[in-house]
Amino acid sequence: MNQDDLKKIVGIEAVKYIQDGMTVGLGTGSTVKYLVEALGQRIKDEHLTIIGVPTSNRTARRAEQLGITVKDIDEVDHIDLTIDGADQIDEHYQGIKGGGIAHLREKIVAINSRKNIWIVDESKLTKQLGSFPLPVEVIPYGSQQLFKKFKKRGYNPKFRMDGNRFILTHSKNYIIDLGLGKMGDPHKLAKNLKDMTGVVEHGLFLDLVNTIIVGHEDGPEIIQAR
Ligand SMILES: O=C[C@H](O)[C@H](O)[C@H](O)COP(=O)(O)O
Repeated sequence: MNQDDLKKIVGIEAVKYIQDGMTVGLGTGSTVKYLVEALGQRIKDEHLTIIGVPTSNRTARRAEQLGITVKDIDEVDHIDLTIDGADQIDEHYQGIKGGGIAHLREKIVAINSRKNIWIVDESKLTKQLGSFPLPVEVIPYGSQQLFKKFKKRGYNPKFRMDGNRFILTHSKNYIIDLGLGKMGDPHKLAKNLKDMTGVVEHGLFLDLVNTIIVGHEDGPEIIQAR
């Protein structure tokens, strides 16, 4: 089994948590892709009434192609459940997201959801966060100054580039990835980053996830985080 098979296993498992009539936050990425496909299939087979709230244009497009009704977050009254991927999850079930530059919308959808489920293959689990670069979305104006401040603090920053062009997020901001190695206390780092003017949102998702579905060779593992 390869990594993609494990992603498929958890995508298919997670769709079982969706019930008729729900408004569901749909995350972004190569794992969520399988969830969206499985949801499209269930809606077709079981004639379910589901509203999807996508966290990226990519997910919105795919969901619409599969016949899922899609609404913007500000068009719905509430979100029952959000299912999303993650880049890294530590032993306290804190996570890094934003590898696919969608973490700002993902976080807004997550904090407005009654429940959050993460779906990951087993390679995403780690003792301590930090070996995966931490994405930070920043306002373009003054971003070189912010970059220098990150450097001074030893965060080992790197702009996310496509050749010599800055990659732009949905909100037309830049991403600076922090190569932290070992992160220490993620709550402290999250606060430090939030306090810096020009930072829009970082990819630390703390105390947010309720259930984690982990893909292993022998099937999905369900972890109740909180
Ligand atoms: O910005 C992207 C998101 O945070 C994704 O959920 C995360 O990068 C995991 O994506 P994947 O399932 O492709 O590893």
